[in-house]
Amino acid sequence: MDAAPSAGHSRSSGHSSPTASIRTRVTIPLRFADGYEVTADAVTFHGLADGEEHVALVLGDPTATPAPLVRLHSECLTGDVFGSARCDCGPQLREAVERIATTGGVLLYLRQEGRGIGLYNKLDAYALQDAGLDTYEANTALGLPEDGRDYTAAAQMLTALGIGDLDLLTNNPDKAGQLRDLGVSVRHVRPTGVFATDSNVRYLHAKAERTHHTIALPEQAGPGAFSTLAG
Ligand SMILES: Nc1nc2c(ncn2[C@@H]2O[C@H](COP(=O)(O)OP(=O)(O)OP(=O)(O)O)[C@@H](O)[C@H]2O)c(=O)[nH]1
Ligand SMILES: [Zn+2]
Repeated sequence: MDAAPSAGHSRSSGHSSPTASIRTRVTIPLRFADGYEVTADAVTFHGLADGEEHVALVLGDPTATPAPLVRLHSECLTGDVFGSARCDCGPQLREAVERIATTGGVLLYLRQEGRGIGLYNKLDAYALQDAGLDTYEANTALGLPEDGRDYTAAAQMLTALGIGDLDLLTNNPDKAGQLRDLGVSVRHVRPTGVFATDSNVRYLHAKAERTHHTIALPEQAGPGAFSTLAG
């Protein structure tokens, strides 16, 4: 996403999103840096509400279970591709692909870099974080929303894929909340692993405290022993 969204969520409610349709479905053999291999179907779409090139990875057989496992993964070039330890995106992506492939489900790779503010703005925010601001304060200081993500396109993708009921893999309550507002039947929320490093511990703290991500805080366990909260 190149342009910064206006402040605040443009959250949709109700069931009024236009219908999207599948454009292309193609098989891709995936191979991760640690050697894990799995085959996915990559699916593209016509008619997504925000005009972004979001991609679905269909893993295993989503029809084998009444509520397939689904992850809405927000793009993070630095974490997903370069392996940055400033955040936990790369390990979450790797974990999600394997967990979803095991049970059958879908990973939606959403082009929401920097929680929707874009790559350049995220790197500007990193510079402010290095000067002492937390991950959300840095966005605000740039005149940008703390979290600009809207999941309307994700709901459209799920509908186009024929997925109604699902279990959602996330620690972020806003993802389940927005999907439910959009008419998606989120049966259960399954926490992701929490991948703490010395480099991302402040970032994880901020997510738990500011946006209520279900991440156990190190006051209880120590930074090396983070865990997700049950539920
Ligand atoms: N603006 C901003 N975005 C960041 C920063 N660090 C990571 N991101 C972006 O945050 C997004 C991931 O959001 P997170 O808050 O880590 O996690 P989440 O998607 O809300 O929740 P989970 O589903 O539990 O992973 C990706 O788009 C990253 O590019 C940061 O310091 N500032
Ligand atoms: Zn990241």
